[in-house]
Amino acid sequence: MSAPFVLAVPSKGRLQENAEAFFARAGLTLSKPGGARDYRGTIAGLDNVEVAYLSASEIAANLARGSVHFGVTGEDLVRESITDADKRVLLIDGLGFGYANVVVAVPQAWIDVRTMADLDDVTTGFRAQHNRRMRVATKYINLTRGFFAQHSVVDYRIVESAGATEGAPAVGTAEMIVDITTTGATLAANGLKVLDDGVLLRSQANLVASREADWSDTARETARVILDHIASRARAGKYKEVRTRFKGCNDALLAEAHSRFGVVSPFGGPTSSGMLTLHCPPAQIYALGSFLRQHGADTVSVAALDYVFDKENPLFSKLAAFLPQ
Ligand SMILES: Nc1ncnc2c1ncn2[C@@H]1O[C@H](COP(=O)(O)OP(=O)(O)OP(=O)(O)O)[C@@H](O)[C@H]1O
Ligand SMILES: O=P(O)(O)OC[C@H]1O[C@H](OP(=O)(O)OP(=O)(O)O)[C@H](O)[C@@H]1O
Ligand SMILES: [Mg+2]
Repeated sequence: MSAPFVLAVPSKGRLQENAEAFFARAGLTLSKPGGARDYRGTIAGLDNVEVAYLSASEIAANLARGSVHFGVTGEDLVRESITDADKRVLLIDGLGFGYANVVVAVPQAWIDVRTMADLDDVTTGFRAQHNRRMRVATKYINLTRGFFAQHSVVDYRIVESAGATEGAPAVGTAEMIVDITTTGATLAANGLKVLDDGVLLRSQANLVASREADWSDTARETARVILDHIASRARAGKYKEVRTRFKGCNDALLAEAHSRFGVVSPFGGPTSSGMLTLHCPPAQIYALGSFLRQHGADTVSVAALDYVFDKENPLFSKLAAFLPQ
């Protein structure tokens, strides 16, 4: 038996349900043979895969260490907790959930402070006046240091905060914060505002690969199969299938459909009997249907696609280029 391929999936919180639903849509069914409280799982049909249920922050740490091959976690955690992240892990793809921004927020009462340049002025003034530095409460220590340095803000001090960060200015343990926000409700409830140029990172859940993991040939093959599922689902989601049959259909018409509606013809031009199958972006479906009817089609049918398997798998190509040879 070769060592298992380990896929780490969030065990709780807002990312958990979305991650499971994401794999299910790609045709990968995760299950916990030991019951809901088991932290090890399997994927139906992929015998050498072990699913490790961990918290989003532990997943980032395990990816850095190479103790899991793939993991689903927030880009914020990857960028914060992994030094030289781009060398050690690969963000294979954004998964379309877990959207949140890491932001610099200050009290709304600071009406003259709108930008990082304004913040530079007030932090310098504060230090000169009070002989101490302004405090920033955050758990994003590395992201904060990098971003403040980019904006040449130097007169500040970080106060590490593990939770309830938005409350820090009101209770007097910091003057401002760097934290994650989605709706902005927590910031507003705490009388804070985001600086106009104060977004450090636009984050979402990502499928991430670890460079340090044990990439045996079997592990690479398993990765290819997993990414094949995901890529075929992603490709299917970008298009609807359009079918029609009519006489006047020719290459010129196809070329026009391609340039006007972003249509692709995966199976080539019309068959000898004039049947034509196209893939069309959902937003252009009605326009394409009208165009085809104007050119002689009587009927145009449109159907959703579940999977589109292509010879090329862009996700696996990206991974193969990243892993050691
Ligand atoms: N509104 C949001 N607030 C916080 N995190 C969010 C939000 N939306 C998406 N996320 C993502 O979820 C991640 C946090 O997930 P969660 O709180 O479930 O796990 P965790 O931080 O590892 O757990 P714990 O806080 O118990 O250590 C964030 O790092 C971010 O990537
Ligand atoms: O902009 P909003 O939509 O208001 O969301 C942002 C808040 O949500 C998260 O806290 P959560 O309640 O998940 O607790 P946690 O800090 O323990 O993760 C995050 O830490 C923010 O405080
Ligand atoms: Mg959390």
